[in-house]
Amino acid sequence: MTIQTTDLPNAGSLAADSGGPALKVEGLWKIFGAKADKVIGTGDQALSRKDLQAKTGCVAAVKDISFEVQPGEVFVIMGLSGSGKSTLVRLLNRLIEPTAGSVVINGEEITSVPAGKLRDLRRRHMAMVFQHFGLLPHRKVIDNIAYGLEVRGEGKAARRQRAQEMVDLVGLTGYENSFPDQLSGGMQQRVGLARALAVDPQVLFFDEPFSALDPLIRRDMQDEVVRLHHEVGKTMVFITHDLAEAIKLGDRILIMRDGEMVQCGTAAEIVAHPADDYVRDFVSEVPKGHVLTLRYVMRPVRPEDSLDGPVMDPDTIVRKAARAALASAHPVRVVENGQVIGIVDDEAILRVVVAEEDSAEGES
Ligand SMILES: Nc1ncnc2c1ncn2[C@@H]1O[C@H](COP(=O)(O)OP(=O)(O)OP(=O)(O)O)[C@@H](O)[C@H]1O
Repeated sequence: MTIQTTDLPNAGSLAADSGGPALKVEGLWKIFGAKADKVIGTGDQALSRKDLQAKTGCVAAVKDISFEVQPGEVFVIMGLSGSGKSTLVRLLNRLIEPTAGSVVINGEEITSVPAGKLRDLRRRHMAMVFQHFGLLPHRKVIDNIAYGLEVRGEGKAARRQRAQEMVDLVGLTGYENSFPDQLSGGMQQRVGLARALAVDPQVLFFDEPFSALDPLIRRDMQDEVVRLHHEVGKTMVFITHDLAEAIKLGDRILIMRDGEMVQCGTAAEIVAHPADDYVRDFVSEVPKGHVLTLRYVMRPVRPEDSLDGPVMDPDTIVRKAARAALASAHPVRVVENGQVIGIVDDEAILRVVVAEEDSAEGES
């Protein structure tokens, strides 16, 4: 099923139309503390979080973060506890005020709009899925899902119909009239997902939505997000402390530490070229063959290379290429836009696969 964005009044009235990024963040800061507004513009802004706190009593939860998210992208913000993820996501929908910087969602400067307009933007163009579900306990599933539509004044018949579509979309058909406490954690989070999708937001924010779930349910829910993203193609900003979750879901991943952005890129970029020892440590146990693409293992073409090997796209995952590559007597030609841009020989494939097995042995 495809969600019809045109079914809803005002759907798309912002700027799916704007043609630019879905989300643009520039120089965003959040400093907590009595003297928070006296840090930026002084030498203190360059201090580490620890030193700033020792000197001024202020905590720089988010420090000078900039990035863009393209329409339809799943963008994951990842970091350990205390790295500033929750503060950052709250700045993005302005649940808290930034100390400095700007957030633009589909062309609207969120950081400076007046309160009434902000409320309207939140109701129509953003939705959030929380770790602790945030469902209304005395409302049935269907009424929880319809809640956002009710708040923005849509008629009963239209919101019922939309809520039922969302119930079906997230696989809760038959549970419309249950109450949240009659559902398992995974099912409650499906209600949370359906509620967020019901308002047809331009950007969906997820704040560690699956952290409270058992590992198996968590994996199901990650699959569910992948599936829903395929179906509805929404721009998603997903917060997690779990690298495996980040890799599974994210088109790109932003890694935070102590409020700062350490690296931002695709999983393959991050695994292939970790920005520093902190990231290297993080990615050391990632199964590289499942993440790296041929682009990161190919070498330049040499005149003596055979041109009889299989042709593959540079974004092919090494694991997926391995069987065909190793079965061929000739090395793989990596072709982009009709041009051979590199060669992948057996050694390159084996280096990745063997490194992966070594790291798996190291774990056990
Ligand atoms: N209201 C606040 N007042 C003072 N300090 C705060 C406040 N909120 C967050 N902090 C501090 O800002 C830093 C970043 O916190 P934040 O909750 O954003 O991190 P996080 O990565 O989301 O961590 P977690 O996963 O544990 O929630 C921490 O040092 C935290 O103590």
